[in-house]
Amino acid sequence: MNIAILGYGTVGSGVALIIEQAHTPFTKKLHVKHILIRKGKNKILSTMCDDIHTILNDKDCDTVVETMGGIEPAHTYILQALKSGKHVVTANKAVVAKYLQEFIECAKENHVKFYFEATTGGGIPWIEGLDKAMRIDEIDHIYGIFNGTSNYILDHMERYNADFDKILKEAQSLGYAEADPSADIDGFDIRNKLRISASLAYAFHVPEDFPVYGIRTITKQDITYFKHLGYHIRLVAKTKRQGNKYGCVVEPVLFPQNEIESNTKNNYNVITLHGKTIGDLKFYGQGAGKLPTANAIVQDMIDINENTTRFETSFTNQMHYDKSLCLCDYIVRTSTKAFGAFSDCSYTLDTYQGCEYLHIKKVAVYLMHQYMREVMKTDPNAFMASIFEGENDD
Ligand SMILES: NC(=O)C1=CN([C@@H]2O[C@H](COP(=O)(O)OP(=O)(O)OC[C@H]3O[C@@H](n4cnc5c(N)ncnc54)[C@H](OP(=O)(O)O)[C@@H]3O)[C@@H](O)[C@H]2O)C=CC1
Ligand SMILES: N[C@@H](CC=O)C(=O)O
Repeated sequence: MNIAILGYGTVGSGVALIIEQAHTPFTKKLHVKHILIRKGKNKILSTMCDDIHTILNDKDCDTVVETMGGIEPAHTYILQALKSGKHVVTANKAVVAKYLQEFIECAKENHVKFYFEATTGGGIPWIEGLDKAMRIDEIDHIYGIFNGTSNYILDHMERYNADFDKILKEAQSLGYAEADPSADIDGFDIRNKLRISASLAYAFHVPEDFPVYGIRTITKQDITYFKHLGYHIRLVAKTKRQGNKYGCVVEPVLFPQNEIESNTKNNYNVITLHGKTIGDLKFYGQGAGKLPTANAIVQDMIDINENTTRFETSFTNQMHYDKSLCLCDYIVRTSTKAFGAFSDCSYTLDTYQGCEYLHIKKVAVYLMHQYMREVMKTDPNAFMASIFEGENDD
């Protein structure tokens, strides 16, 4: 298999490194022929070029690996590669979340493969696991820690009392964070991953307009308070389905000590699906980083090269977003002057080291996010987290 890598950053260079260093019967068949870099950049390797047409016009190059990130030109290059009869493998969740259906349909029309395991859960074979689960079960529930950077931050704040900004810089230097790390902190990266997962599970391209709340305003004191209550906090994406109705949300969630999520450390992710016959099934591993992500890309290429059969997604369902489907208990830290936003809710008040925390009983997730948008106008440092609802199977 002759490969072109578009974008030679953290992940792209990891792909080249694995192919160069892993001498298995499978990796030996992979050969990096081109590496696309930006115009004007130094071509330090003989394989480097700065014109996509060098790759598109090369009939001997059969697979394109897209690791540039962003929407354009990634979207255009992926379509051009598929239409030129090349398989495409990508780690770019932003572009896949937006154009998943178009890419899959274009690949089918051109009799090539479009694989994107690395987009969701880094090195975890999650997409493959989800596809496999769907051969038997309808998936009615997915939730998980899908972002390595936010997990690294929360875990290090919990275990080492680390400063948010300092630990974010560390996550960036380890190659975990997005080019703009606000995607990791504000929940947009995890939203993309949930969109991809839910779209596959529901055979329907899920739009992005569901509630998203990140971890930007969490404080060390919040973490101490949650610990005092017996909880660990994680940034979570979840989706639930009932018939042709579904709900999706991204928000910080409080897990009791004994849950796997509470013990998911550093850049690790854990993703759970629920199906009727399999029950809860968990996928655990490094969710970000050069080699784990590159590993997922190389696995995709091996599957293409070895002609391994995969589940074929088609977007045949008509699903409807039901904003009332998800209900949760919440804990909110805000100032007294913002309490009015919750006047329709049933809540109790707790004070901890001078901060006021509202414990809010069963409220629709979309309403809670609406209330918080109001609260943040007067108290931009407020924070909220929902409380884990428990496993599906007792
Ligand atoms: N890092 C991780 O752990 C993971 C990343 N991903 C995804 O993988 C993708 C790559 O991420 P990552 O490697 O971390 O990012 P990097 O920023 O490290 O790498 C991207 C590379 O692509 C280059 N590039 C961008 N645009 C172009 C272009 N138009 N032409 C040629 N080269 C270009 C960049 O060059 P320059 O530096 O000059 O901008 C850079 O070298 C992203 O979509 C990311 O979301 C997915 C899972 C995990
Ligand atoms: N920035 C992402 C990278 C992997 O998808 C993350 O931290 O999870």
